Amino acid sequence: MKIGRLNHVGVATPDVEAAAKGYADLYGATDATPAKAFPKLGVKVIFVSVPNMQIELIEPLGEDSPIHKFLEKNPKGGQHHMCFEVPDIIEARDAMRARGATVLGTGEPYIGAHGVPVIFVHPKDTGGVLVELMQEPGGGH
Ligand SMILES: CC[C@@H](C(=O)O)C(=O)SCCNC(=O)CCNC(=O)[C@H](O)C(C)(C)COP(=O)(O)OP(=O)(O)OC[C@H]1O[C@@H](n2cnc3c(N)ncnc32)[C@H](O)[C@@H]1OP(=O)(O)O
Ligand SMILES: [Co+2]
Repeated sequence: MKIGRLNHVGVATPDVEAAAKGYADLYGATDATPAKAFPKLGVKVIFVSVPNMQIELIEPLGEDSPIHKFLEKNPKGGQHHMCFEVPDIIEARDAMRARGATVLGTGEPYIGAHGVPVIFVHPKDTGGVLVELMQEPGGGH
């Protein structure tokens, strides 16, 4: 298993609308998606597109959100994760484990913001950077 293209960089922020306005005003990134809540994942998200990938602006929904704790440590927000595409998420999950990485949670992939299955790999395995692996659209067996 080899990772594919960078799909998005996740950026935690206390206010996704304000963050999207910042990317529009400062960098001319005016094609932000409408904010969408994912209650089961504990996040509200806006995507801002750049030519070769997306920036995923993430705001916590509730105190159980994985973003809540991150913002307690980084109140103004910050870079939260990188997401790479993989052809098959189960194959990727099993390869991560076989190579000694820590797949977060139960390891059971769940549907992410792009409507395809995702898993997360612990930041300690990649120099302190949280990695999301996402099955490429149309991928899987
Ligand atoms: C919209 C859906 C989806 C998509 O489709 O794109 C998303 O992207 S949702 C994004 C939010 N979801 C997740 O992050 C899920 C996976 N995350 C987790 O399971 C946890 O957040 C975590 C990474 C395991 C951390 O949780 P926890 O152990 O409870 O937090 P601590 O604060 O105790 O941290 C332990 C340790 O890890 C460091 N840490 C925490 N978060 C990050 C991070 N984003 N990047 C780098 N390092 C991180 C934290 O600093 C602690 O380090 P030490 O102090 O050195 O122990
Ligand atoms: Co993500």
